[in-house]
Amino acid sequence: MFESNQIDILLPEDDYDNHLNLNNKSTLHHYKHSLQSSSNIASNVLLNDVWKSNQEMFNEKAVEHILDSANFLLQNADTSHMKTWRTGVHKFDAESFIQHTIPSCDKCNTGSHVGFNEFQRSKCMCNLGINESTDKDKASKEISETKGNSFFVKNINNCENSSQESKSGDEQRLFKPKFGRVKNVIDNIRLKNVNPSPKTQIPELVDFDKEEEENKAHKSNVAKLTFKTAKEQLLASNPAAKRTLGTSRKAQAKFVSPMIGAQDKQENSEPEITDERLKHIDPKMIELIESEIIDKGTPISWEDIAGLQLAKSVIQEAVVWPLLRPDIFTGLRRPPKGILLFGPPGTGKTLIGRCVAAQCQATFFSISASSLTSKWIGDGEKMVRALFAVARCHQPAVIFIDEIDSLLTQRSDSEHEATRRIKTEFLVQFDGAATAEEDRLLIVGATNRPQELDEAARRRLVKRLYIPLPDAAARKQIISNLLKNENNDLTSQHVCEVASLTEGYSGADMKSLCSEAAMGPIRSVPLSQIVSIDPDKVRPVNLQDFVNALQRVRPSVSQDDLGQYVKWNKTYGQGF
Ligand SMILES: Nc1ncnc2c1ncn2[C@@H]1O[C@H](COP(=O)(O)OP(=O)(O)OP(=O)(O)O)[C@@H](O)[C@H]1O
Repeated sequence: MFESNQIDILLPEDDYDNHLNLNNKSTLHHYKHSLQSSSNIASNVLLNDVWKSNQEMFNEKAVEHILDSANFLLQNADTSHMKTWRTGVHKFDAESFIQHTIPSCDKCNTGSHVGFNEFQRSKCMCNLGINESTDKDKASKEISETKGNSFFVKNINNCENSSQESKSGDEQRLFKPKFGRVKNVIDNIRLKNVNPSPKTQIPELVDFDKEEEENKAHKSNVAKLTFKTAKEQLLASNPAAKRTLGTSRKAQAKFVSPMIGAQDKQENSEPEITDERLKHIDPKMIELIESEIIDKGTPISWEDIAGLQLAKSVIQEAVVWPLLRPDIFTGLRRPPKGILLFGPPGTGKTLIGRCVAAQCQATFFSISASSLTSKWIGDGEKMVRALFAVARCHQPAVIFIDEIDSLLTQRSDSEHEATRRIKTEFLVQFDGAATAEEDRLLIVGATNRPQELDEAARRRLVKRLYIPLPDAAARKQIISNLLKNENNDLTSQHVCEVASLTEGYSGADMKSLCSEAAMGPIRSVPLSQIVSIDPDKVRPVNLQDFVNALQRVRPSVSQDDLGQYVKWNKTYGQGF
């Protein structure tokens, strides 16, 4: 409820009526103009609010006047504890306000009908009911003739004069209702006929244009304070993001997600680098190496590798023992930094690499050289550096580089600059690896095209071991190993038979043959039962399945290729 006694606070006691009327006149005058302005939404809203809440009590003209009074109060009231002007007006208690203003009218205060009731009944033309739509001079004259109201005419004229003084030319001032605090000093409009009590401060009339400008400025300040851009909001909620957002991020710098809390997550998930040797290595590369390049597969034993007895014994002697007992294998017995496994594809070179790592209880790093030049193009050089750095931290370590020929190929004019740089970096790292006595690092290179390796690679990969196609005994072992976990009715005779039929097959070919043969029992199941058949009802793999499979799986290595390996082995290999 708007405090009806507020007027007592605002106005000096002696000039209570005069002052109120003067203000009413002034606000009414401006308010009428303001209503003509379609843009003055505030005025219309104000009107509607008060009209709706008071329409049952008053006729339209009375409400108009109430509005003026309301506006006056709103501008001069202390609004510090009011929520909004709209709710303030809506709650405005017009009746009690009128009760305060009526005592000044002789007409409304005479006889038995006193105050508000009389005002309603007679539609009195006192200060509450003045008809402003009539000509102002006429109205003033009429009112001046009304007994007991001469003070009001005088005040109207004063107000008009004052208003005009404040206007520039004929420009009409539009009143725009709004909240405002009590104006202590407004110079534009002055009350000339009011003698303020020394005790009380007289609120002066408001310069509406000036107030509006102030209001606009205030609103824009409020908007500036409350509105935040997405960036500002992010920085407010995640101050840590400020380090990278909006600043120039260097190419080397880490990406920082703008998502709230993402950075903390990112920082937490980043591996903590404790080893000095990794300080200059990109943490992301370290993470990549540890997740993708370190082979964490099941350990391989020598028995898992069929055949290849000579190669296995050389590796055992030259590499495994020295890695297990570096204290014995010193000086001349010091192991080579690198070995090369060459031979046709699918003969178990990778198996040997994994087996060496397992036997030495070493960390097995497995990377394809072609991925260095293609997958990490542009980063290959850094990857090589990071790989060796991480391997040094995980000693004993075996770095297995498949397709090493694509990295250490013979130099040519058509060689790509990036590839050349990776190669150089690799050789630098290779030479730097295992230089210290205590270093236990082994590089195992594998290739199907040893003839393409350049001299620098050959010289560094001291032990060059030919990994040939499996012989009959090795093929038999591969078949037996692979059928171990399959339901089959093959006798050892059958296995020997299959082994003899697979001359020229690589270890990988043998695996494909066994997989194909294992499909035989499934293919014999009627299609209608394939979905529902009990696994125990599927018949075992038999010799005929292998005979059928031999029709489909052919050896992948040609005799010509084999001849090249043999030749290169005689020239550069161990010679066995
Ligand atoms: N000597 C072997 N003993 C047992 N299994 C073998 C042997 N050689 C090959 N295999 C089988 O063939 C698969 C492929 O072998 P591996 O990857 O080691 O060959 P690779 O020589 O490294 O081939 P590539 O040169 O194509 O990389 C192995 O997983 C294994 O099942």
